[in-house]
Amino acid sequence: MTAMIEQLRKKLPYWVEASRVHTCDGQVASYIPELAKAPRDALGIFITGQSGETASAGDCGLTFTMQSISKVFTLILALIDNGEDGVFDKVGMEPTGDDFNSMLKLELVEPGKPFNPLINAGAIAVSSLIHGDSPPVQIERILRFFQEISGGASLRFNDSVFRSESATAHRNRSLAYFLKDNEVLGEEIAVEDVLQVYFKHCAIEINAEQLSRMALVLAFDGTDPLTGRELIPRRYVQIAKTFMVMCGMYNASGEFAIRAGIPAKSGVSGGIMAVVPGQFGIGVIGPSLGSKGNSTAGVHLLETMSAELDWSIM
Ligand SMILES: NC(=O)CC[C@H](N)C(=O)O
Repeated sequence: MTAMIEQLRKKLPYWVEASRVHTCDGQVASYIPELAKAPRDALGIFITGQSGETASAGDCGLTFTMQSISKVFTLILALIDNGEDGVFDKVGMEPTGDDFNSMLKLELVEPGKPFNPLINAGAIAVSSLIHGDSPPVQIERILRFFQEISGGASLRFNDSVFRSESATAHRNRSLAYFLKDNEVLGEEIAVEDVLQVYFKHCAIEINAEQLSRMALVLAFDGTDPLTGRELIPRRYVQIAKTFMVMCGMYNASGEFAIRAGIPAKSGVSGGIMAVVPGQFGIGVIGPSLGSKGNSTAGVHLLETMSAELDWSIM
């Protein structure tokens, strides 16, 4: 493992610069106005290994909001709170092949039940399952859980991004009302309350190092290898990693599975969390996104590294 980290430290700066050119192939997300302020040409990566050894390169000091990456951990918390049956009663287990905010299949198949917990409709349904009497309590629990997984980092919400999304989220609002109409959101649940929880966890601010620590816990089946503490039951990590492989990169997940072959989850802020099982947790940030909503340079970087280092789990 030490030899591997040495090799990574040596090569990472070259790989990052070779991938950085691909920031030109995309655009920074602007449908959440606040996200448009991110630097288009940035690319950074942070890797953490089993004994806390690290390697990093590029703009890894950048902070960004988790956006869809947070959905992996709200799913896990919902599983801890409700068990598998409780969660899969409300959300399915299949990839969609559609855009992450698509309405299409919501009406076509099993009315209202979202296909999986990583598309927006599914993640909104999952947000409603987080235990707590009110949105502030649910939000606080989510933040504390994320902090624990990230090795005790003091994470916070980016309020500007939260407000920016909340003010413009017409599509997510319509998805949520659709879920309400189809009773995926129960009678006692107010749509605006669920959306508040959802927008808040999307707006948790993080950096590549903290993200790599969260990924590391997934890489070691739910146990933080640096403290030896079991933070997530192994079964729930298995479920989360399976969804990451199937639909973590939206409707480019098949291509990423073929080219990189590791569980990963992207967000529209340009972050990617990647897991090399039994080896590394990885955090990447590259705000320029391709047409399917993934960091163009970040994807190129992970695909390059996986090919070079034979990381594919397939
Ligand atoms: N793909 C994403 O990262 C989407 C998350 C974002 N908050 C949204 O709902 O649109």
